Amino acid sequence: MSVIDQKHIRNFCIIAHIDHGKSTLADRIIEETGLLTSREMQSQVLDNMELERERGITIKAQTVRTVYKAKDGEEYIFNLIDTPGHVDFNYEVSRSLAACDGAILVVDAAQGVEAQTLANVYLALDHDLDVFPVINKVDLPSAEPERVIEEIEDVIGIEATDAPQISAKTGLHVDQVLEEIVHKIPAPNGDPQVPLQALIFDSVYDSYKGVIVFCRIKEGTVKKGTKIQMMATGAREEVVEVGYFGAGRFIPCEELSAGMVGYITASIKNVKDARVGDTVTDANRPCEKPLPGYKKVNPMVYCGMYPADGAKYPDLRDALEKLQLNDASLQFEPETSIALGFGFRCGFLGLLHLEIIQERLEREYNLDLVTTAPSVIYKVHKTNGEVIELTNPSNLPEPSEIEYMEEPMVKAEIMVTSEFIGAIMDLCQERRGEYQGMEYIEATRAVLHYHLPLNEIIYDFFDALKSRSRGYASFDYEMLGYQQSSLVKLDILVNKEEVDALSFIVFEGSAYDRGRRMCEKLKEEIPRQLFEIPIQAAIGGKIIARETVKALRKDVLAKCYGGDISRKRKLLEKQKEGKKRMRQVGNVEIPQKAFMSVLKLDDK
Ligand SMILES: Nc1nc2c(ncn2[C@@H]2O[C@H](COP(=O)(O)OP(=O)(O)OP(=O)(O)O)[C@@H](O)[C@H]2O)c(=O)[nH]1
Repeated sequence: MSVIDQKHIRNFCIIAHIDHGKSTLADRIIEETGLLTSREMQSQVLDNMELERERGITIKAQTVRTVYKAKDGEEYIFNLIDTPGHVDFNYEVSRSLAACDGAILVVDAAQGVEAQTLANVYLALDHDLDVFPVINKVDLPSAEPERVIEEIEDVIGIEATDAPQISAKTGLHVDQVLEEIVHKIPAPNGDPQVPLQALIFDSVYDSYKGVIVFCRIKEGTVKKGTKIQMMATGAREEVVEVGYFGAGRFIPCEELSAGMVGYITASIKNVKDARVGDTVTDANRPCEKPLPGYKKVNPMVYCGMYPADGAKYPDLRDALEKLQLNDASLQFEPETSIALGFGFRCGFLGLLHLEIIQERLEREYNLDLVTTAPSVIYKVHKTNGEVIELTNPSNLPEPSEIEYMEEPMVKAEIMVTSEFIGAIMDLCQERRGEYQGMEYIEATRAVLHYHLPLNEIIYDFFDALKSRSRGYASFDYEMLGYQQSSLVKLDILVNKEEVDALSFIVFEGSAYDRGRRMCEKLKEEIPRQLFEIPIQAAIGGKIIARETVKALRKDVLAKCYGGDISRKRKLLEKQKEGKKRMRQVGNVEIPQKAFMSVLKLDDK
């Protein structure tokens, strides 16, 4: 197969606010384009494809190559690179963008520009991408394409008058988008003859092929047998196969050269060796310096994960190890809790990442988990000069050993219609936000700028924002750094015993209020037993709040008057079901939900 010339390649991504139709448009583009160029159809590529089909590899790749026959009669290769759409994965988004030459901006004709529309466009412009807008969902009765076009021009400042007005759902005018990709996204450049320089924008682990590295070749050429080196991690391997991903399968090809996007396999054992953002070069003929911007991503949110059934501890470890093969940003280390036994302290990029991993562990690995409330990383400056990064509240040193503490802050942008500005400012105030300013982007919409502690955001901030704006506010944030703050550890005692897994760090000023609400919440969650159970909140041994779970008088079966046996059995079954998710602490049983109570203190 001969090398495809750069003039006929387009590397791009689709950016959008959540739900504006990114995935639907991607599916349409794939549907309306072909798999192979006419030249490839005649070559041996097809045989290779058959092979792949038999092996049945079903990895969802982050990039898809399709072939489009344009109105000018030429065939173009489209490499559509997927970008994760959530702030948790900000760094991955930025690496995916760095692999593209242009971006399609999808804006919902009924919703208009939203916080992540702006954030994504700025990120794309930072990477020097050519961005062209597409107005989607024009089939909706509430669509206002003209207003949205004006908004894009006023707010973002990019030309939108001629933007295709499409419905990704019905397929209306998607053909215009295909032509715009050819004309508005620049062809790649780079020299296939110089030393190899390729950017890794994704990597996945496959038990058959090992690690599959997705990359954009910036300079040079790579083929089977090339000895490659990852510049940041230092890993070296010989290339086993190169190719691209099309129509749901891997299609091997002879070589990948400057301007192309594709995959490399090289019997790499762990995705940690091929990290997103790293540069691949030729070990025998290395490039001078790596591509800019490699950054090791660090978890921002930690929580404890324990098997509901203590005997499943080894299963949980195996499952975490397997997930980590595909997800280098997941971290975990063993920890023990007096209340929960053996488990792991796990680190995540954010709450969404945590939820995804938790769900996968439960669904794919069939594990029942008890998860403790998430915590951010606090910096504890000790009196002896030592600084520790605290990921587990239970490990907080004695107050006498602490000089001061720092907590992570974020820079948030909240976009909201004017009628809700007051309500949202109140919310930010309650969450210790520092007001930075506001600007109107239209007569009725504004962007609020705040600095907020990360720890106030991980607790249901998003839900509170939506409910206080009736769904009209949208939100985006990035890390700002650390700031000194008065923080204390709030301990919870159940039946006079401290439950380490329920401790959390809280701002001193909110400690009393949080402690009281936590006790109230736990009172609802902990089932009555045959004796009275006091629930107390304490700071440094001093009790600040108390509630009591009253003793149970009758047992569950008492209601059944001895008669209906099937009803009796049902009740017992129900009790058993409930038991699985319980944790025995001293002589009190605490349900799994209680460990997450701290996250739900604000919903009233
Ligand atoms: N009426 C209408 N609905 C659409 C159109 N395009 C997408 N949708 C719907 O909008 C919803 C969101 O579409 P997605 O394609 O999943 O949006 P997305 O931007 O990929 O969302 P995330 O994956 O959450 O980032 C889905 O229910 C789609 O069916 C359209 O042109 N018209």
